[in-house]
This record gives sequence, C-alpha cells and structure tokens, in this order.
Amino acid sequence: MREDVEALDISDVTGNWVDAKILASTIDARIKALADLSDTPLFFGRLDYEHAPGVELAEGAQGESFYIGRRHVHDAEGEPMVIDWRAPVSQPFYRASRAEPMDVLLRRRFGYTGGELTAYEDEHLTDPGESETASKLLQTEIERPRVGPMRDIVATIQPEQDEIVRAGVTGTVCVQGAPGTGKTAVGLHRVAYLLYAHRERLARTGTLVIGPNASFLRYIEQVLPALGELHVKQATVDDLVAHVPVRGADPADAARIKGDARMAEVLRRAVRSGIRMPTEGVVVVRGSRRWRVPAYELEEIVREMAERDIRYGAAHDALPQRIAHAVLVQMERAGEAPDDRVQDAVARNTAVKAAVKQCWPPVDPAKLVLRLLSEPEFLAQAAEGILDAQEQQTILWAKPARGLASAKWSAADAVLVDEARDLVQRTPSLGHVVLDEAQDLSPMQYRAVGRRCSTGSATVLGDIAQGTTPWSTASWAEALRHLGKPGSRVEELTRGFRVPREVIAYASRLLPEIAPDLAPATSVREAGGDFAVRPVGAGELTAAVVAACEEALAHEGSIGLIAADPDVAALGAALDAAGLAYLAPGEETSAQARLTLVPASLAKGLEYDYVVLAEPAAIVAAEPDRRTGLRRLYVTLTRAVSGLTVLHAQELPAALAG
Ligand SMILES: Nc1ncnc2c1ncn2[C@@H]1O[C@H](COP(=O)(O)OP(=O)(O)OP(=O)(O)O)[C@@H](O)[C@H]1O
Repeated sequence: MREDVEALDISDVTGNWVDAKILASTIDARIKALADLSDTPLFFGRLDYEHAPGVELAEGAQGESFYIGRRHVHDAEGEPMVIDWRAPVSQPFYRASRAEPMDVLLRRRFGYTGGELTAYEDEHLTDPGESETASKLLQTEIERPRVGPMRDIVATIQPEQDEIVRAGVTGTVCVQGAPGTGKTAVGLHRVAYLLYAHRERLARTGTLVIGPNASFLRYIEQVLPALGELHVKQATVDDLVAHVPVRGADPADAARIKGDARMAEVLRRAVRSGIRMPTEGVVVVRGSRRWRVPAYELEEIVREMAERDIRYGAAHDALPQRIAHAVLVQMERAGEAPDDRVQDAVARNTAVKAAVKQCWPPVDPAKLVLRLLSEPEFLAQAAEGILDAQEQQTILWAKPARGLASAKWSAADAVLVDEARDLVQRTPSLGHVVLDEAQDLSPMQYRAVGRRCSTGSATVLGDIAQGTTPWSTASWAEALRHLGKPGSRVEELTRGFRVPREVIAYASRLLPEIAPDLAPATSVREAGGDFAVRPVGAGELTAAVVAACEEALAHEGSIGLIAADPDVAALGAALDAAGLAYLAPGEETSAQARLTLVPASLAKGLEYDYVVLAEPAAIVAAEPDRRTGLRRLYVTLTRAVSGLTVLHAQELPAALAG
C-alpha cells in the first residue's frame, strides 16, 4: 500500500513541500481505508474556481481549488483534500466549457499509468487565447487495452453523459444509444451518483441493475464496487421472476403472445374469475346467540371489495373483518358493547371463513397460470374478446401439465406467474432500477420491471437496432408505457467510445434494413483500428479462423472470437486442437487468458480489443427471421475496440458485400 502511494508523483500538483506532505499522508490513510482499490488513483482532476463556491457574490472573494477523485478524502482536521466526483462542486469538471466556464479558471486532468501519475492536461476556460483541443487523456483512456472486467469511466465522463448520470432521482430517463456510446457505463455511474445524492432514501428502498444475462452481469459487476458502492443488486429479468423453475422453451409465436400486454388483462380476469356473489347469508353463533348477515348485505360487501382498486389478496384478507364488522353493528344494535377482540374472534369464526372461501377463494398464482395454459375452457373464458381462438390455441401447452412439479414452465410463463402474483399481492418497489439492453424486453417483462420501481424511478438503456427478440421494442414511448412510466424523457447518445470509425461505418450499413429511423453513431476514437473482411475458400474457414485468432493474440488486450451459436462447438474443438486456450463469455480475461469464444447470442453488451467474426451469413441464418439475424450481426460487428477481422466462406449479406 505504502509503495503504491510512494509511486504517486504528486510534485506536479502540489504548490509546496508542506502541501505535498499533507496530501501524501492523507492519501496514504485513505488508501488504507480503501484497501480494495490499491492501484486506483484517488484523484484524477483539479478545478481552480475563480471564487470559492458559495461566496462568489461576496466582495473580494478568493478563488479556491479542489482535487476531484473517486472518494472524499480529508485531512486530519477534516479539511477536504479530495472531493468526491459526485459532489456538486465537482460537476464543472464534467460540464464546464469555454462557452459556460461555470466560474472555473482552470480544469486539470491527471493521467496515470498503473497507479503512477504520468501526465496532466490543463484547460484555462476563460482564456480567449487558448483554443479547444481534444483531450489526449480521453483518447488514451479509450484506447487502453480491455483485459479484465468493465472499468469505470469516472475520470472521463463526457458532458452529454454527465447530464444523464446526474438527472434527478424522481424522474425516469430512457437512453437510446448506438453501440459503444456508453449506455452501460452511464447507467452504472448514475446509480453511484444517486446513491451519493440520495443515500438515505435509496439505502432504505434499494437499487437494482438489470442486465441481459449472467455473463454480462459478471462483466459489469466490478464497476460499482470500484466506485465505492457495494450494495447494489444485479439481476436478469429471468432472475426477478424465478418463482417457478424454467424447464421449457416456447416457440416464438407463443412467446410473443405470452409477452403481449393483453395478457395482463387475461390474467386479471383469471385471478378474479373465482369471485362469486353469495347466495346465502352467514350465521355466526356466539354463546347462546346467533347473528345473521343476510345474503344481500354480504353481496354488497363483496361487490364493494371487487370494485375497489386493491390487490386480490388484500381484499381476501380484509373480507373477514368486513363481515365481522357487519356482525358487530348488529350486536351494537342489540345493545351489546363488543370490542376489537370480539371483532377479531368473529372474523376467525368458521362460518365467516367458509363464506370468504366461497365468495373470494384464495388464488395460488402459479396454479392459476398452470390452469390457464392447460385448460382450454378456462383460458377461453379469461381471454374472451382479448385473444382470438388461434392465439389461445397457440399459447396452450401442447401437453397439459398434471401439477406444479411436472409443468414445463418457459421463461415467458414465469413472467405470467409474476404478473399473477402481483395481482394477488403487491410487489415491493425499489427506489431506483437501471434496465440495460432494454430493447429486448417484451411488454409483459417491462411490466415485471415496472412493478419493481412503481414508487421509484428507472434508467432505461437500449438500442432499438440491437433488438433481437421477436417482441423487441419498436418505440421507446411504448416501452415506457408498459414500464408504467409513460411520457418519461428520452435522450439519445450518438458519440461512440468503443468502435473504430471504419468498423462502425461498416456495421451501420445494416441500419437502413434493421432500424431505418436511427442515425449511425459517430466514433470519437482517433485510431482507425485494424479492419479486414476476408473471403476464404469453402472448407478453409475453420483454419482461417484459428489463424486469425493467433494473429490477434499477437496484439495486446482481449480477443473475442464470435460465431453463430451452432458453430461454436466445432470452433472450440479447432482451438483446442491448435493448442489455443479460450474462455467462455463472462469469465474474466487476464494477461494469461485473453481469448474468449463467444456465441453470437451472448455477445450483447460485451467488448474485446480484437474481434474475429466467423461467417456473418451463419450468424444471420441462426435467427428465426432475417431482420433479427441482421440485428444480431450488427451487435457482433460492434464489439471491437481496436480491430475487427470478418472471415466468410459464404456470401455476405448484401449491405455488407462490396
Ligand atoms: N466517457 C467515456 N470515457 C472513457 N470510456 C468510455 C466513456 N464512455 C464509454 N466509454 C467506454 O466505451 C465502451 C462502451 O461503453 P458501454 O459498454 O457502456 O456502451 P454501450 O452503449 O452500453 O454499448 P452496447 O450498446 O454495445 O452495449 C466501454 O469500454 C466504456 O468504458
């Protein structure tokens, strides 16, 4: 630890010897407190304000400088030495510009190599003689090889990203962004920011990051801890709704209907289908007396419950008390003075219980969905006027399940069970939910996420062009409606930080076919990147792929070999035969193990310094329809940071040929 600090050269950044000593000792103490971040620099920026913040209107106010870092650091007297990047005072570090200097005279960015301070960059924002230049430190940061899990971008958050990161906690924000525009990074930094700005509230209500699959979650799991936030839950949508074991898969047409928002009404009707208006009254015997609640009064109670906007289960639990209350009114009329204990006892009376069971039977959500998908008559009754006969037929299980244990639940069925559960009992809401790769969710999945932030807010991140499910989002306005956050603001990010210019231009040729309304991303990367599209002879593809991997391994950084899912096993065998060790997606790359074999279906959200892409036509063909295939291809083409080699023995899709 001490060595880490000794390695920090702070002579450049401190005015005198005493300052240097104080800063060094404070940093030392802080590093000890933050043992898990031993080679993470504690500050990466400095702001010199013209006036101390808060006193800018006072006459003769002095300027003040601040170091900006990942955490707040103060000296022995409690004086701040390094200000947390999330504090209001730090905001101009990300937002100040020559047009709007925000009272900042100097912005200094520090560059580090392995924890050692190696460079700095100054901007005098009010100096008219100084011209705007691109930040070399940002360039270095985005060129840095990508071995290991995803990193934070706290030192180089861009103004358009910062606006999203610091958006208020009460509003939901949706971000449409082309590949590599930093959506995931922005979402994670936003959670860290919100936890700083509203710690108490969010510590109580909780925060959750939702990603597309387990390997993606493993890839991003280090970012929040590196920002000091250890208590953010991460899950896939499937994890959230795992009330039943998923053992089956739906054909696309069945999954599409099951994911359609109309299913919410079908389920609502199914849940309430057991409500019966009483035909007889209830007779409660207490001691020598009998109290009778007549059928019409009971019916009034049940009707009122059915009309109230409360959960089915809450109404079920409230009914005995309501009936007991009716009994108590009679007792009072008869001159008795019953207290609360009497009311509770009446509510527990077997006759009351029996009446409730008859009028308002308890509902087991999983059993209810099982019935719905197994019994044509029950489905027909609940779906009448909502799903046509063909649609009903499509979602019925081919083999009706005998019981919960043997049911072959699909992922879409689990979402239905979740919806049914929520109809019975309200799902607790978190304070904030970040939903990444949102474009792939079905309306019913949006609803499942939406109930987990019904009293909180959400950050919805996605790219319509990367939607690869049959039900993927066509419009963010509609998605936000399903989420229960209609009319939320939608931002667009178009500056790409990952993909080299030539590569993004090539991939963007697919946009007219896959998402005609979207503009292609630009690339902020200055390096052109290595980019090659190589035709190979039939029968030579595997050998060419192995050779391309070997070539890529000669470079620094991570390598991803991406291929159509059905081709992965054979390519794995070929890599084995060639003695090339490889990982599966989500397994952490290291200097020793840098090659990952990635099935195209798992490539979303991931990135590699060099990508070898095997047979685009096979990636397209592996999907149920051409548009989904081309979108999958678009995803795989946009994973590369420094180089992309496309190898093909078959013809390329027309937009990419020539
Ligand atoms: N401001 C930034 N400074 C440095 N690097 C950045 C910045 N913004 C994004 N990046 C880097 O660009 C890469 C892409 O970011 P990220 O994965 O968040 O993009 P995305 O929009 O989620 O991409 P995709 O749509 O492909 O999932 C990451 O390596 C990220 O660290």
